[in-house]
Amino acid sequence: MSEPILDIQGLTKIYPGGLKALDDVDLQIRQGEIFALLGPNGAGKTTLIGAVCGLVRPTSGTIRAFGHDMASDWRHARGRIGLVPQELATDMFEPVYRAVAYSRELFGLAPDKARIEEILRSLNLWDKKDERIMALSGGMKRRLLIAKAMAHEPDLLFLDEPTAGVDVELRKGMWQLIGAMRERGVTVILTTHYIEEAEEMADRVGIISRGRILKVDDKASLMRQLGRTEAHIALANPLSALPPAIASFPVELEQGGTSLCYRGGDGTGKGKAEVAQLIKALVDESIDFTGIDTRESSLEEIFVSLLGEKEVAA
Ligand SMILES: Nc1ncnc2c1ncn2[C@@H]1O[C@H](COP(=O)(O)OP(=O)(O)OP(=O)(O)O)[C@@H](O)[C@H]1O
Repeated sequence: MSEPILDIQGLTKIYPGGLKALDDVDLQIRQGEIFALLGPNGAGKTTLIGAVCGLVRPTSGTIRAFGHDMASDWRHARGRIGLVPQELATDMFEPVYRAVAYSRELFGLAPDKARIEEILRSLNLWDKKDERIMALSGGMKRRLLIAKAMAHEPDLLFLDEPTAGVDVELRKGMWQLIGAMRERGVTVILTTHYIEEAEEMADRVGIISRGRILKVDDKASLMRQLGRTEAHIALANPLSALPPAIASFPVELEQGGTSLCYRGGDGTGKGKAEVAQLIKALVDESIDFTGIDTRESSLEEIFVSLLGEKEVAA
């Protein structure tokens, strides 16, 4: 594997007052990936992003970005990093175009009208370019945050809960946008409470809770290790015992013998194939059924089982 674009080792942050928001975090981010940092409220996601972006001073540990140590050589790397914060901290009277152009200039880049126009158009904000920020809708303000973070053409983009509190339509739009950034070669790290978002977007997922990274893995591999298929087959006539041809499957009779429940597979599709075989076996045995309900376990169940407690934010 080539050198990671971001290499975090032993990162700990203890806030004044003694709260340990990050506890010995190791994390390596690969060039070009979309990495989702998934965790409940207060897990330390924003603190982690803040530490990389120079907003939070680590208590201990090292952060290297693009091969530069962020403690001693911050300037080199900071210009290549973009941050989309959770909330706008900007002059609400400022017009949209000016706000984005200013974000670029802050990083010492020459003004580039064509580039700013391209960014605003890609975010559907071009026709709002002369509006004051205060006149934008919530969704537009979110897109403006992204425009501001893109203005200096970062190679590594942090999105801190990009879709928290936005409606389904807009969330899908955001996902498309993030996908488009990846196509341009931008490495994206996003934090989210939404398992669905990690499932939809990410190449890899890191699960964080109480300042500790519990697991980092390819999304597909997470599903393979922990995913399961569950199928409930409603039987036309109750069975008192499993016929031998059926008993070889990982099945149980439930609800007084009226429901045959399959639990198996490993998240690779093996479960679905086995359910198909089970159905054929039922037909061969002339066991009639009236309905089949199949589902794959979601990242949500994996998440909950890893946390081992019900602290997952809604
Ligand atoms: N400036 C600060 N001073 C003291 N404690 C802080 C400060 N900022 C954050 N914390 C605490 O550190 C912990 C981690 O907070 P952080 O904002 O990093 O979590 P998060 O995972 O981003 O949460 P959320 O999903 O709610 O945004 C929390 O307990 C929070 O209260």
